[in-house]
Amino acid sequence: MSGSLLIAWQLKDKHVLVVGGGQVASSRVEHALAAGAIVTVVSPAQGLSEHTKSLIATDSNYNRILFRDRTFLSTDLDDADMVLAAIDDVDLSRDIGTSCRARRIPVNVADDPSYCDFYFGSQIRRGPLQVMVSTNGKSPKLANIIRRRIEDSIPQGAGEAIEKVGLLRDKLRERSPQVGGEASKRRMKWVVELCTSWEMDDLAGLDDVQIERLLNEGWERDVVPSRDSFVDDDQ
Ligand SMILES: C[C@@]1(CC(=O)O)C2=NC(=C\c3[nH]c(c(CCC(=O)O)c3CC(=O)O)Cc3[nH]c(c(CC(=O)O)c3CCC(=O)O)/C=C3\N/C(=C\2)[C@@H](CCC(=O)O)[C@]3(C)CC(=O)O)/[C@H]1CCC(=O)O
Ligand SMILES: NC(=O)c1ccc[n+]([C@@H]2O[C@H](COP(=O)([O-])OP(=O)(O)OC[C@H]3O[C@@H](n4cnc5c(N)ncnc54)[C@H](O)[C@@H]3O)[C@@H](O)[C@H]2O)c1
Repeated sequence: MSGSLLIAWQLKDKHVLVVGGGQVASSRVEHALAAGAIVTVVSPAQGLSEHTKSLIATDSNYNRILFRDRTFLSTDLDDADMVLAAIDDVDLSRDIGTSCRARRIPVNVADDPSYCDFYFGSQIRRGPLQVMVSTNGKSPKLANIIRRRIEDSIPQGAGEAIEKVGLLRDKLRERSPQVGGEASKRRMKWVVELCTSWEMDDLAGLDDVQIERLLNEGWERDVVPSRDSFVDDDQ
């Protein structure tokens, strides 16, 4: 049995076409917007769910959603980098899937997995942290139940800790910009040691001044201070 390739697809400023405006489409729109995409929604206005309507209304100042009040036309595919079909018409759904494949546009067809190039999954988001559970089409409801259990086991400060370590890594690269070789090895070793020796909540609590201090007193001297000694010095 083979599974899927789970990857973090970068959609920033790419064009995502959502065909349909019902409940399933609204969740597709939210996922695409959260990934920074520019979204076109094609659906007759009378078929929009309340959630889709509110996403379109909320976007009016941001210009990230273009709403086309009509049924699907094949020309809608012209500038699409990705297509998400979520309509209650399985024949048209499959036609859209077939056209996308002919044009090599990645496509998800909500009502027929065999026409999907990729599936959605049950997701957790905490700031930059995303966790996705997939059952590869076998049982979406069980994916949802398993996701909830995983959710409970993620430390409270995880999202914030990731933000802070991301900031620290950016600043580290400014000080040590080389790619590859000994510089990379030294950088990676230092970051790994910091992430493994500090508690997640302590990383989450780092402020800008402390991040600079960590780099000055830790990175520049090639040591990772313990959290306790670092805080003691602060007082
Ligand atoms: C994870 C999630 C993400 C999302 O959609 O955002 C998602 N489905 C979710 C919920 C859900 N979907 C359905 C139910 C009713 C109960 C049930 O059937 O289980 C529930 C539960 C509910 O509503 O509570 C019905 C359903 N789903 C598909 C079909 C078509 C078919 O199977 O033929 C049918 C109609 C079947 C029929 O007619 O009987 C197909 C797909 N649904 C997938 C994803 C992909 C596989 C994911 C995987 O296996 O991991 C895949 C293949 C394609 C895709 O959608 O990309 C989201 C949970 C989000 C969350 O809550 O966390
Ligand atoms: N993949 C999943 O997780 C999942 C979950 C539940 C249901 N489904 C399936 O996904 C499909 C959509 O579900 P829903 O609950 O959002 O349905 P819905 O009935 O709420 O919405 C259907 C939408 O399709 C639009 N539409 C219909 N024909 C169109 C056309 N020719 N061009 C453009 N838009 C058109 C309607 O205006 C409406 O907005 C259904 O087939 C459903 O069985 C999939």
